[in-house]
This record gives sequence, structure tokens and C-alpha cells, in this order.
Amino acid sequence: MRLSLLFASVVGAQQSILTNSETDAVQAPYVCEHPPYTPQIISTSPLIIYLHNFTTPSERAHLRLKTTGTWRRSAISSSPGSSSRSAVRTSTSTYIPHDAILSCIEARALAFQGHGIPRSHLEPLQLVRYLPGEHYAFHTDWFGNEAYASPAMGGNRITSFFAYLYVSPDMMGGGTNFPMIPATRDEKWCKILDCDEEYEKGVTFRAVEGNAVFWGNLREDGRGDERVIHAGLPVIKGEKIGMNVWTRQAPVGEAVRRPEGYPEV
Ligand SMILES: O=C(O)CCC(=O)C(=O)O
Ligand SMILES: [Fe+2]
Repeated sequence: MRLSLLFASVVGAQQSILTNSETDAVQAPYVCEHPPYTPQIISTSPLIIYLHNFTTPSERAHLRLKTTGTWRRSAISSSPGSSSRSAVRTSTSTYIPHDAILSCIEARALAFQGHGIPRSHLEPLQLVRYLPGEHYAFHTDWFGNEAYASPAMGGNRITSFFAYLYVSPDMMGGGTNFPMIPATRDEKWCKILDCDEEYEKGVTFRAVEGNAVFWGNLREDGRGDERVIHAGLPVIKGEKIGMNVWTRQAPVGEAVRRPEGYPEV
């Protein structure tokens, strides 16, 4: 049946009789292919790496399609396993049911880290969307409160990726600012760093669709590294969608696997 539908879609004359869902069904089987992304070291201590083209246009289109209508006000952790709304984080967030495309992105994020971290250490991928005026104030992704980073929760967040999935052509603002990382003002960085940012404000990554920022959250002794404090600066105009990929020290616990707003699948 699939093959004959595929044939029908190839023979243009027949295509008009397919409904949208049928057209979906005839798409070629998905194969996980990693894009040839380019890493660029921003800082070695703390480790911060900028990744050019970390996601593909079709992955981003898929993620946007799947998240349509699912956005809810973002939360911050208020007690282990629960969360609350806060003026600190005014964006909306969503989680999408696990599928082959998410799995492919997860495999890429794990392979990048290079030391055989099992998939069980990954939190569900979280998408965040900012409209004008929305932001995420200064914070660290690692938890200072032991309770959030207990062995039952999966320990602390060793690393973070923040991937820019959609940036509307008119978007203004919305950079990711690391105030404790010394800025460089060399012209060649200005495509990915905001060279108009005041020097004292550290490094601000521009939100460039397809690219991602990766950083280490913990010091060698396992304690949180204050130097990776950062903020999602307010979007002034337009829209920005990003994705958090957080890797824990140990397999994530049930409370983390099923965060608030995670779809029933
Ligand atoms: O929006 C950004 O640029 C950063 C978001 C962020 O840091 C987070 O969601 O933890
Ligand atoms: Fe963050």
C-alpha cells in the first residue's frame, strides 16, 4: 500500500487525490543523518563551544510543526520534581513526544560529548519560545540546591546545549549572554557574537538559526561553575525558538523524565 501510494505521489497527475495525512505517510523512510556541523572553541575554561549548523533545516521544520499549539508558560524548578512560573523566565516551553528525529539529535549531542554517555543521562529535550518582551534572567543550568541534583534525580547537569531552532527574519534582541566570559571584539567573530554589546557585559551569542552553544556546567570537582551564568536576553521584536539539551551525571530519575507539560504518549 505504501509503495503504491509512493508511486502515486511520484506520478504527479495522481498527487492531487492524496489528502495531507496520506502525503505524510508516503514520505521516504527517515534516516538519521548528522549534518557536517563545525565546532568553534569560545573558551577552554569554562568549556564553551559554538556549533555551526548543529541542526538541519528539516529537523527544525519538524520540531516547529510538532510544537504548534503546545506552548505553555515556562517554569523554573521550585522543588524537586515540581516547578513554578516566575518573572525570571517569561517564555513559553514545550516537550514533544519522542520520535526518530529527536533520537537522532540526541545521538548527535551524546556523540559530541565523546565519552560514551548513555542516552539515559539525557533529560527530555525542552523547547522554549520567546515573543517580544520575553526573556530568561541570569541563571545557571546546574543546580545549587543538592535536592535537585540528588542521585535519584540523575545528579547535576554536566553539560548544556542551547540550539537556536527558529529566528524570525525581523527578530531583534534575544541573544544568549554569558557575563563572566571575556568578550573578543575581533571583527571575524561578529557574525556569531554581538559586537555591539558593552565590553563589561561579557559574551553575547547572537541567535542564529541552526547554530548552537555548548558548555560545561561543572568544575572538575563536580561543583557548579559560577562562570557559566547566562541569560536569554529579551526578544525585542519577532520570535525566537530554542532547544535545551541537558546531560546529567547519572540516569535521569522519573521526576525529570516526566516534567510538567510533558505530553502523554
Ligand atoms: O534563551 C536563551 O538564549 C537561553 C535559554 C536558557 O539559558 C535556558 O533555557 O536555560
Ligand atoms: Fe540556561
